[in-house]
Formats: sequence, C-alpha cells, structure tokens
Amino acid sequence: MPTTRPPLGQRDTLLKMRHVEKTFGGDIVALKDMNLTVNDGDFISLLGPSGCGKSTALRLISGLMSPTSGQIEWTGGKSKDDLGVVFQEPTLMPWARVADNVWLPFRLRGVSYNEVRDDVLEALKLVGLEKFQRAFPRELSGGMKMRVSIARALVTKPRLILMDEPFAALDEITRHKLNNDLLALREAIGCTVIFVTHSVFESVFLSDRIVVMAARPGRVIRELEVTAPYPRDEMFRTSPEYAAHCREASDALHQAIGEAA
Ligand SMILES: Nc1ncnc2c1ncn2[C@@H]1O[C@H](COP(=O)(O)OP(=O)(O)OP(=O)(O)O)[C@@H](O)[C@H]1O
Repeated sequence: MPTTRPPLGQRDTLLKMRHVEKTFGGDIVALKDMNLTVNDGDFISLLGPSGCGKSTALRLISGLMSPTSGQIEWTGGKSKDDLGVVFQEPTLMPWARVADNVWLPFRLRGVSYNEVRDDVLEALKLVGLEKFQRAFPRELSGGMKMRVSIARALVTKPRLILMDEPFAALDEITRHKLNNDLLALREAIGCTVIFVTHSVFESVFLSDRIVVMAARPGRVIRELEVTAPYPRDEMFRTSPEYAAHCREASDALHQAIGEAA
C-alpha cells in the first residue's frame, strides 16, 4: 500500500531543536549547538559513534532532561500523549501479563484497564502479539519482548515515537524481521519516529532522514536523505540504491569518527 505522507520538504513541522547544548558536571559537553527540525511523518535515524550524544538528544526531546541552553519547541505545544519511548532493553514488568504491561502508560494516568482494553488489544495486534495478551514476559523470546515494548509505546497513539537502539541486543535475523515490521507499523499508523542506532545498514533501511553525529563535543555533522520510496522490503535491501545510500552514510560516519579522534 503506497504511503500518503507528503514528500520530504513538504511536511508540517512537529518540533524544532534550536541551538541546544547539554553539559554534564560543568565540563562534559554531551551536545553542542544541536539544531534539528522534526516533521510529521519523518523517520529520522540519529547515527553516530558511541558518546556522540544520541541518547542525550532523545532524553532532551522526551523531556526527561532539560537543555543547558537552547530550546526545544513543539508546534502547538506538547501534551503527555505526544510521546512513546522504546529503550534498548524492553523494560517489562516481569510479574505482569503482556496486556498489563501494555496498559502501563494509561495506568500511570489513572485510566482503568476496562476503559482502554480495545486500545491495548489493538496495539498488541499491530505488533502481531494479540494471542499472547495473557502471557508473562518470561514466556516470550527477546524479539517478542521488544514487540511488547513497542506496543506499550504506541498504545496511547503518540505523535512521536523515540527509539533508543531498540534492536541492538537482538540477533540479525530477528533484527531484520523487526525492522520490516517497524516499517509496516509506521505505514499502518502513520507515526513519526526518531531512531537511535550505530548501524549504517539499519539507518538506511528504515529512515528517510539520517542525522549523522560526531562526538567530543556531540554535534550534528551531516544530514542525508534516503529517497527510496516506502514500503521497503528485501528487494530494497539488496538493491544498488540501498548499497549507494549505505556507502554515503558510511562515509559520513567515518568522517564523524575521524572528527572526534
Ligand atoms: N548523566 C550523565 N552524566 C555525565 N555524563 C553523561 C551523562 N549522560 C551522558 N553523559 C556523557 O555525555 C556524552 C554523550 O552520551 P550519550 O549517552 O548521549 O551518547 P550516545 O551517542 O548515546 O552513546 P552510546 O551510543 O554509547 O549509547 C558521553 O560522553 C557520556 O559519557
């Protein structure tokens, strides 16, 4: 099914980071003068070497931390329903069943399970786990646990989903499968995603924009567009176009590593 997203350059602005700087302990400059525009419908990867401030950028956007200077401005303001977050670890409650784990963002707002039962089941269906609603996390594989974590992030239908290396701990086959499923999910619900990764291949497969960052101090050094249309599948993964984008992203990443050395 072709996407109905406007092309890059014609999307409405969701948020802007303006001259954002974050320092820790007075002298660790985790991010310096970061400027980033996130548009409705973008799939953005933050790609860069360890320590370049990718997770810090996500935490600032999520509001878990405040910038030392600069601003993060949401178009029309930000509400508590605007964000879903997925971490590298699924961070599920082991004593709670799958459906109760997915209900958590509502429970924290005082909303009963019965009020949002349909939303919970719909989110589980979107990640292919509707039959596992009564299972406990220990009964699931690593990939399935991550799917539950994704269902929990999207159950409130957020405008923006932040994903911090969600598939880094998974084996390659599971990772490819979840990459495919994530794109299918995005087509189904039309969400905006910011995805942190070290992987050139993953960033090219998933994103329409790749923001390449360098460390010491953490900063954006390049922005690349991956113009290949969605939906993307195994054909794209083996195409010359994919290889060309990977080469471009890899060169930018090497530049980022060289600049930090
Ligand atoms: N709470 C903190 N206190 C002190 N320094 C911090 C803190 N959080 C991050 N840093 C430092 O800020 C810099 C950026 O860290 P950050 O975790 O954002 O990088 P990253 O690109 O996500 O790294 P990785 O890919 O290894 O997860 C690093 O030098 C890190 O040590």
